[in-house]
Order: sequence, then C-alpha cells, then structure tokens
Amino acid sequence: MGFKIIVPATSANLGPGFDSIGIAVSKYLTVEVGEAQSVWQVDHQLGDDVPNDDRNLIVKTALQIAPNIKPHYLKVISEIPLARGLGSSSSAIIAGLELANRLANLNLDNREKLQLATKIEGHPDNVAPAILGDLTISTYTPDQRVFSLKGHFPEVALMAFIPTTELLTSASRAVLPEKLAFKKSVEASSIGNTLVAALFAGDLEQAGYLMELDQFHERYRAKLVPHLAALRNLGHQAGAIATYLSGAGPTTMTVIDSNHRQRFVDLVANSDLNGELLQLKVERQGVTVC
Ligand SMILES: Nc1ncnc2c1ncn2[C@@H]1O[C@H](COP(=O)(O)OP(=O)(O)OP(=O)(O)O)[C@@H](O)[C@H]1O
Ligand SMILES: N[C@@H](CCO)C(=O)O
Repeated sequence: MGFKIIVPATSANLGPGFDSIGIAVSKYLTVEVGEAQSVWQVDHQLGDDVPNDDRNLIVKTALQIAPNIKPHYLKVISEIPLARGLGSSSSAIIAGLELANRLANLNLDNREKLQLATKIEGHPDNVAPAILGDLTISTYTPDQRVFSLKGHFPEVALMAFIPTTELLTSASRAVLPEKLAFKKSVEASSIGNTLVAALFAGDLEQAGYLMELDQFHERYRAKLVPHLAALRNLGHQAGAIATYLSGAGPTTMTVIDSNHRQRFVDLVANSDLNGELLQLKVERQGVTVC
C-alpha cells in the first residue's frame, strides 16, 4: 500500500545564524510512494536536470541509508524552487530519509534523522527545521554530533523575493573566505548569540535589528545577490522588521508585520527588480508521513 511524504521548505541563516539557524516555511515537497517495481522510477516536473531513476537525490539518499530496499515508483510534486535558497536539496534528502525509514522499517527517531541528514547535507540549518518544523538552532560539532533545539518563531509575514535565476549553494559558498579574523569572529558570534536570545524571548524588534548585522556571509555574497541591498532598503521604507539572504540565496526573506506588508508589496512592484514576491508563513510542523 502506498504512502505519502510531505516535507516543508526551509529558510536558513536568518542573517548571522550561518549554517545554524533555520525556519520551516509554507511551501512543500510531496512524494507519493507507489508500488514496488523492477527499477526506481521518479516522475516529477522539475526539469531535465533532475534524474528520474536511482540517481535522483531522493532515491540516492534512501539507498545510502538503507541499501537493500526494493525499487519503487515515486511521484514527486514540489512547490519548492530549485537552487533558490529555500532548502530544496534538504527537502529531497529528508524525503529520501523517510522513504528509507518506512521501506526498511528503521523506526528512526528525530535525533537519528538529524544526525543522518546533517551528515549528507553537511550542515544542519535546513534539515533541522525540515524535520522538526518551526524555528531551529543547531550545531554540527567537530566530532560530527548534531545538537538542535526547537523554538517558536513569532507569527509574522515572510515575504520571499525569488529571483528568476538559480544560484547553486556550492557556487554561493565558493565566494566565502577561508578564514575570519579573531576579533571579527567574536563580534559575529556575539551578534548571532544575541539574535538567538531575542528570538527565544519573542523580541522581534531586537531580533530584526540583529538579523541585518550578519558578519559571516552576506557581505561576501553581495556581488552574487545585488538585489539584497535593494530589498533591504525597500523593507526599511515599508517598516519591515528585517530582510536577510535566505540560505545561500538568491532568495531574500523580508520579515514584516501584516500592517506594513502591502506597502512593501507596492514598493517591490514599482521597482525594477526581476523576480517573484511570495507571501509565506512559518510552518510549525516538520516532515509528515501519511
Ligand atoms: N525534489 C528534488 N529531487 C531531486 N533533486 C533535487 C530536488 N530538489 C533539489 N534537488 C537537487 O538539489 C539541487 C539544489 O540544491 P542547492 O543546495 O544548490 O539549493 P537549495 O537547497 O535549493 O538552496 P539552499 O540550500 O540555499 O536553501 C538541485 O539542483 C537538484 O540537483
Ligand atoms: N547555511 C547554508 C545554507 C544553504 O545550504 C549557506 O548559507 O550556504
């Protein structure tokens, strides 16, 4: 009998929480798992670059975790744009993990899921909210253990500006520096620490200010995402709480009260920015299997 896996999109970093902070958002990857058959077959509408067989990231992940599972028919329906900074690869990894979990009866708990998914993705900021939902703060320690704590992200509008062009995470990480000076690192991590405290205290005013003070990655990525500065500026004009680069970009996320939202929509519509503006909300629930 078939089953369905539903994984939320995610938005990582929130400014200074590089590779650590993430939220689940209201776009979804759905995988309908059909009958067992002689070979893996993945039907999707994600374009010719995404494989339809056992090279597909969902199947590859499942086979990495449970190499002996039988091939199945999978129907993939995704609302999460590829390589845009909304956690498409993490959603595929989590779907693959749940596929293995179910087909091989592994009974993985959330801790085990986090550990496996982080090892595959390399950092926990997208996979943790995709598993747990809502807001997560995570770390992948040098001895490769994952710690992740779930919090409640305040109820606000999230305006994702999704440019028409892709930006692969690998390309967006290639522009980051290899080293950060000691003084700069202390400053950057103190901003991140205080952001976490503000989020857990539900203090969006302080959180918003700190979200725009990232010292880890946004400045190095600026040339790849020139629209970030423009959207942040429009956000300020509209009275937004903050605008940050979602994951590795190019999507930007503007956190805004609903009473300022329309002003932001109008400002973006009257600008010469090229992309889609989508209103999202925080998804409180992580992956579900039904
Ligand atoms: N549903 C899917 N099925 C198979 N492969 C996928 C799927 N979604 C994403 N991928 C793979 O992941 C790649 C995108 O991963 P990448 O890490 O570059 O971007 P992202 O995960 O969308 O962004 P970010 O990590 O910044 O949030 C795609 O080009 C594709 O190869
Ligand atoms: N923290 C990651 C998220 C994308 O995988 C980055 O910004 O590169």
